[in-house]
Amino acid sequence: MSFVSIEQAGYGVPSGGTILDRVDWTIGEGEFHALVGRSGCGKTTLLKLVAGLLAPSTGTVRIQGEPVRGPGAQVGFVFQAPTLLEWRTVLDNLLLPVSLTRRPQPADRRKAEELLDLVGLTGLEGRYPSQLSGGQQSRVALARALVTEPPLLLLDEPFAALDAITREELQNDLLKLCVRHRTTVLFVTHDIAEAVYLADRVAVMEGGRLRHALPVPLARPRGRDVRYSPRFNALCLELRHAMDGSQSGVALERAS
Ligand SMILES: Nc1ncnc2c1ncn2[C@@H]1O[C@H](COP(=O)(O)OP(=O)(O)OP(=O)(O)O)[C@@H](O)[C@H]1O
Repeated sequence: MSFVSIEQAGYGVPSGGTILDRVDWTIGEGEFHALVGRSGCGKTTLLKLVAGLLAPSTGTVRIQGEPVRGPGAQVGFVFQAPTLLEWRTVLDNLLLPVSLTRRPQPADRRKAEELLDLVGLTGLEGRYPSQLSGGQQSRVALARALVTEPPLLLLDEPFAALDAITREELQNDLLKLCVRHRTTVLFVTHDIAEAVYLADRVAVMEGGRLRHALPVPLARPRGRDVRYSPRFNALCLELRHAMDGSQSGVALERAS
């Protein structure tokens, strides 16, 4: 059974505009899917339907077979600009998803510290967000999204506006964390290379419709040099062609 199943999902706004149009998409358990497309094509809106932050106007979104009726505990989010609570320390920010439902226990604290270690922030537990760099704040947001070990993670350009090296480090952190927890991921990005590096499958959205889905046949774990391999570059080029609608040398699988 698919972990996420999007069936003929549409979303319109009261003014009459169609933002999403009959989107069909399935994501298997533990799979990492990326969604690319030009600005304004509907990527964030689709993510919000899966998150339960918006209800589809038509069609259905299911998680583990159940229709999504609102934000659920099984979903973790990271959005473009990390939204950390300024008046709470890094550790308390990490424990926030836990403290919304119950008093954090020593085991939760250990878990949070382990995640901070994984994202390279050990020693900064007592700092406040304003005392962190943008990249460090993104790391905290990523660790926080995983503290309750949600089986599904939705990421909307979480590494936008970071320098290339920090971005690569965070991509590797993310892959490490997701493999460890066997997390199912839907990752929105503008960056074609980022999508190819991270995902098992990349979907291309255009004008509110899913146009193509491209499997990424690169071995895991991704080696450091994979980004410079001819295969990697060929996949990026193929996606680039899919995004601008020009002919691709390799047949793309239709998505919907
Ligand atoms: N509440 C709304 N009312 C009217 N139009 C909206 C609303 N929300 C989004 N839109 C429009 O829907 C379209 C898709 O928006 P969305 O944020 O999903 O795009 P996106 O692909 O994520 O864009 P970007 O890559 O720039 O973040 C845009 O044209 C946007 O202006």
